[in-house]
Amino acid sequence: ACCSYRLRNALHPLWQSPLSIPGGSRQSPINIQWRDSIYDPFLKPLKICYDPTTCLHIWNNGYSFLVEFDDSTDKSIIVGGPLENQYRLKQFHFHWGAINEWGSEHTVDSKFYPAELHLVHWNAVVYPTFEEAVMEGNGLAVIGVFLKLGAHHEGLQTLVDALPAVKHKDTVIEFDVFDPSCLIPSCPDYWTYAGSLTTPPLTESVTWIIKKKPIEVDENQLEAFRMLLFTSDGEEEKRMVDNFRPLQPLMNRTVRSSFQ
Ligand SMILES: NS(=O)(=O)c1ccc(C(=O)NCc2cccc(F)c2F)cc1
Ligand SMILES: [Zn+2]
Repeated sequence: ACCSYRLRNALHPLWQSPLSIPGGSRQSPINIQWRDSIYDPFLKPLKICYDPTTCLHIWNNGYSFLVEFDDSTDKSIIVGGPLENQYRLKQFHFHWGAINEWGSEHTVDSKFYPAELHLVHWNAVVYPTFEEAVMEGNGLAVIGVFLKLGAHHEGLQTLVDALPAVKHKDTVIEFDVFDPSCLIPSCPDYWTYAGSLTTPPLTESVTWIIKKKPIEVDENQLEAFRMLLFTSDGEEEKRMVDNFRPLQPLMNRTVRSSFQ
C-alpha cells in the first residue's frame, strides 16, 4: 500500500513525491478509520475564542481562497483539546471537488465529503513567527470541518457573496468582520493526530483536530466555490476544483478520539 501511495503522490500533478520529503512519516491527509481510533479520556474540550474584528481580507492564492486574520495579537485563539499551548488563528480556507462525490482531504471510513474547511493556527507562545512555527513539530494546529450537502448555511453565505470579487488568482477583497466560529459544529467531538501541511512545503508541523460532525451547506454554495479560478485574469480559465491532496499512509500513528 505504501508504495502505491508513493506512486500516487509522484503521479499526482500537483504534488511533490514524498521521496522529496526527508523521512515523511507523518503526512496528511489520512483516512480516519472510526473503529481504529482510540478514545483518550485525558483529551480536554477544545476552547475556541475568535474576535470577528481580527478578520482582514479574502485572497485567491491560485490554489484555494483564504480568509486571513490579524495574528499580531492573541485576540483570536484556540486552547485545550490536545494542545499544550494556545494557538493563534492566521487563516482559514477550503478544499473541494468538481462534483459532490469527493472534495475533502480527510476521509472517515473511506468516505469523502464534498468539501473540507481548514482553520489554521500557529503556536505564538513558543515561536516568534508563523514561518518559524511551520517548520516545527508543534508549530501548527489545524481544525478540520467536513462540509456535507444539505441545508443552506447562513454564516457561509456572507463569504459566498464575496467570492465573485476573488474569481481570479491573486485577487483580494477586504472582508473586515467575520466570526469563523459560525462554521464550526457545536458538537464538541473530534479526532486528533500528528500530521503535516497538505500543500508544499508539506512540513510535518500540524496537530490535526478533525471535527466528527460535518456542517451542512447547499448546492448553490458548493457551486460558488467551483466558479473560482486557479488562473489569473487574462489566462485561459481553469476552474478551481479538486484542490485536495491524495490520502497518505498512516504509518506508525494512532488517531485519538475525544469521544467514546
Ligand atoms: N491545507 S493545510 O491546512 O494543511 C495548509 C495550511 C497552511 C498552509 C500555508 O500556510 N502555506 C504557506 C506557507 C508554507 C510554509 C511556510 C510559510 F511561511 C507559508 F506561508 C498550507 C497548507
Ligand atoms: Zn487545507
